[in-house]
Amino acid sequence: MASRMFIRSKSIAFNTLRTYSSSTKLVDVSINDKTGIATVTMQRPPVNSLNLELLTELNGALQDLGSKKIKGAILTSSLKTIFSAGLDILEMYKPKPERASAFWTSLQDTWLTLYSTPYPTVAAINGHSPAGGCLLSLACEYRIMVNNYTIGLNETKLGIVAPFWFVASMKNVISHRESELALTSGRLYKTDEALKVGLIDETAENKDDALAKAEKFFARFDAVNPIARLLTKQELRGETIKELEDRKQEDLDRFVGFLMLPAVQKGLDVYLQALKKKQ
Ligand SMILES: CCCCCCCCCCC/C=C/C(=O)SCCNC(=O)CCNC(=O)[C@H](O)C(C)(C)COP(=O)(O)OP(=O)(O)OC[C@H]1O[C@@H](n2cnc3c(N)ncnc32)[C@H](O)[C@@H]1OP(=O)(O)O
Repeated sequence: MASRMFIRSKSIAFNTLRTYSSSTKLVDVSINDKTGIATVTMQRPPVNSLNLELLTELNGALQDLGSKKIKGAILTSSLKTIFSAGLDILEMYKPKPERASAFWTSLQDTWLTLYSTPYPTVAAINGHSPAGGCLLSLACEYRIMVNNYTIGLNETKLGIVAPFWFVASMKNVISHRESELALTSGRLYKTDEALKVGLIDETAENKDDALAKAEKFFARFDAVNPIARLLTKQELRGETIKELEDRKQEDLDRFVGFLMLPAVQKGLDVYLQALKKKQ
């Protein structure tokens, strides 16, 4: 029965593991035919920073999964210590306006896709997850994070401002008060601190442990009507989704306009230099 549920690529038709697999340069997708769970792996070394190409491939992969009957999808990273370093700062530093527009639109679209998937989603956060990395995790339905890493919306530390839908993503998960304290100070939480405030749902010893725990999360829905589950998700997330859909152009204009400010470019310059000096 399970084997009929998934489309397999020709190249793996004789694979005894009966696993769907599709890999682009920056995103790998595999579906375990036995469990029905898809694993979407970001693979852009050294830090999985989210540039236009990675976001475009990620959005495409998440959309493709919508047409397959999967039990759920796990978003994770191929890197040993980093889930995602967030937006690629080089996309924002001295940008060409057309590239900056395409980049921001791809981020908006990826978030909209991930926030509204018909299938359940888990972020298996197997490394640091600042800013845009945190945003992707927040768009999933459940977050499991490996111990001793950091997560949060630290935009103010870069002299930039988290847009309203980043803030809403946070406020839909942790309290308004905690969001205010965290966002204004650009706080990055350690794994155990993130658990305490509810920013993540579970901790894990390592990536394998996180993946095993994700499987258990999906099992919660075994006895739940999938349509009822999806309609409930839409009810809970619909308002936030609609707000970005309605204000997409305004949000894009603000982003591009913001990047053109000399003070913002100066802030990014200082931050980039500090990152490089770290070594
Ligand atoms: C009024 C309202 C108006 C609203 C307008 C909108 C405003 C704009 C909103 C934009 C929102 C932005 C969201 C973001 O995601 S910004 C990115 C934030 N990310 C970070 O702060 C993370 C920075 N990186 C790190 O802290 C560390 O690199 C990390 C802990 C992730 C890993 O540490 P590690 O020691 O393992 O690795 P290195 O630091 O040595 O890094 C290796 C190389 O990678 C480069 N790097 C790191 N992060 C980034 C990045 N995000 N983008 C680009 N490049 C990155 C780093 O410089 C090293 O490069 P080199 O090898 O060349 O030195």
